[in-house]
Amino acid sequence: MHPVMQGGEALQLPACLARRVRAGGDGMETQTTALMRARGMLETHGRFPGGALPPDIADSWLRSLEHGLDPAGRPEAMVLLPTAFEQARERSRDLIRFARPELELLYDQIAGSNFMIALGSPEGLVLETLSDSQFQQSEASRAVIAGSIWTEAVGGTNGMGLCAATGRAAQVYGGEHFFRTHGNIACISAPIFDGRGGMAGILDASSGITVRQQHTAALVQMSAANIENGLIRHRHDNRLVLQFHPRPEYLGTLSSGMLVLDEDFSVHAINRRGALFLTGLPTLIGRGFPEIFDARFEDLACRLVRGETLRVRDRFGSAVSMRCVANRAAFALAGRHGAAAPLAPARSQTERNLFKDVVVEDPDLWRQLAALPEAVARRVPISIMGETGTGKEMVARLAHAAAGKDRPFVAYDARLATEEDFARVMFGSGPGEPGLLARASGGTLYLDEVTELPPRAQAALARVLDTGEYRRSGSSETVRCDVHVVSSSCRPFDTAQSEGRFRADLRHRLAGYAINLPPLRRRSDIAPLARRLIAAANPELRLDDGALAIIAGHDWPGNLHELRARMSQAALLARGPTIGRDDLSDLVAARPFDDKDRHQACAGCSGTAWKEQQCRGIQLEVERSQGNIAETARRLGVSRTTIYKHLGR
Ligand SMILES: Nc1ncnc2c1ncn2[C@@H]1O[C@H](COP(=O)(O)OP(=O)(O)OP(=O)(O)O)[C@@H](O)[C@H]1O
Repeated sequence: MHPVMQGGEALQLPACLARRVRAGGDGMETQTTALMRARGMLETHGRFPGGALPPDIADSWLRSLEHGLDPAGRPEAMVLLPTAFEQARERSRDLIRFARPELELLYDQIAGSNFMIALGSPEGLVLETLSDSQFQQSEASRAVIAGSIWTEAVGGTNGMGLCAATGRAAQVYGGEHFFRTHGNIACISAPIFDGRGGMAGILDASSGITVRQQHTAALVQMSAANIENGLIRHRHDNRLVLQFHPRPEYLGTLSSGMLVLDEDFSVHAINRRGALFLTGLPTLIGRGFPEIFDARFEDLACRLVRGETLRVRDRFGSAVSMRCVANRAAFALAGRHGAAAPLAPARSQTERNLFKDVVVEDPDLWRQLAALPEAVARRVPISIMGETGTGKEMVARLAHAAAGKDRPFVAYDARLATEEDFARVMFGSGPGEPGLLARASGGTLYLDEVTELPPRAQAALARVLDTGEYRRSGSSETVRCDVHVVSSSCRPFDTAQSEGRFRADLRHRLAGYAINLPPLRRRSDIAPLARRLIAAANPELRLDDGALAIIAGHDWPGNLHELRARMSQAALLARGPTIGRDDLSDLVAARPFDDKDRHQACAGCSGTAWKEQQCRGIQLEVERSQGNIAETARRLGVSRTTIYKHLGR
């Protein structure tokens, strides 16, 4: 058994779950004399002089000694067996989902070479890694692999282990590592908090040992804070989430405080930034809103859920601007307060986007979305078509929110379905293992890429939608199905049907109110979208007309995913408050359409003009990056699987 820390408690990891492998490599280069002396004593006498090391490192060396590790020996690396690793990944599924784009962005930002980015669980288990080709050749890269355990008990003093043990950001350089063999590496780690006083994960950047890299440390902490904010929003879709900041223009950025409220308007969770703004008020979790702010939430609720930004004073008299994040709970409360549904047809240009996180200023798109609340109220199935990244899931969530009920939203990616397990996943296999239909009961079931369902699964789903009833696997009892179905597909339903891949009966049951999301290159509100995304990355920045012209001239095959990724990158590289044509020209390379005609659209996209155009655009990007799929996926802000799909692999 090996101890692994979890939430402050020692968790015993059964030895059978892990295999031991040897980690190798030697080196001990960049060190100060004091550190060298301390190391010498550590290795020869098993003790060292206090004061020679940063206090966190000295404490960690002591703990490593207590774990019985030998600093001059070779560390025994532990790697979870595949089943246990899969279980661990499953437990951190939403962390991985939110962290992945951040890992890729961080990878782009860390200049130079010979480095690796790793995402760890709160206990110090490596869940994902991303490394450049030079680092991949190193011993360290062979040791820091997905599934490896880097607690202090196993790896001695190291960035991830130290961060797991203390809950604080950690920097461990060369000889500060407990094991001599880790002397060639520099690790910079930052905790990702869960908003409730615990840790959700650890972000780590490791590289060959050079000088202390404060710039990298700042980037790692920023990325960790970004992941934390994304997780808090995602995990609390059914609770009110407030953003606040002393300066209104910072709302919605990385620097905003986030406060999650329970049903009685007491604090359920708060992000690190929010806790910093409210320093001085002890134990914020569980406190009532009026104990923190000079107002009752009930008196502000109506205006906040209508999308207004309010000025509120905290109990120390400092004023903050506050607004409510547009999520399921906000829509539900807006309904109870009799607020006009946020998507109801607008009376004026300014009234129309009450909820600030969603930009819909394109008149055609607006017309389609304006009828959404009506379709939801009548429980008409909703189908959403659009290229990757056009906002299909966002619209599905808006449809769900428009229902104004505190009920579940359950999403299912039909690309993952297999004939064998579809029935178990969808219908469940007993009271202890409810299927998706039971989990979504009373709420919304979102079927993403529904045309990709295997044939027998399509038949089973069509039957349920027809009869409104289903049976769990292995049971004869009939269960009534009470879900509002929203489906989406990149491939238009009629194309999928004419290819013989989509059953007509299922198509007709799902089509209902059909929304066609335009690709970004056809949207007339691309400029406000770009402005919103750049302001979200950094509110001090603006795009000038030259920059907007470049954006308008690009064909955006990755749509909003790509625009978001490019704007975040432009914000990080900005040399002043205004981003101009020159700043964007390298990031957003113009792509004349005829350049793409050399490429053949993949089988899945052939036959539909806009799908072909997007597909050829993606293939062209792959060519530009000389076949580097990871880089293309990063540039376009889409997953690697999407790229492979368009390459027909
Ligand atoms: N109208 C909008 N205003 C601002 N941001 C938006 C809008 N619509 C979508 N987004 C953002 O754009 C990104 C892509 O949206 P979403 O994931 O809903 O697209 P999708 O079509 O479901 O993508 P995929 O096909 O890859 O699953 C998300 O980050 C989403 O928050």
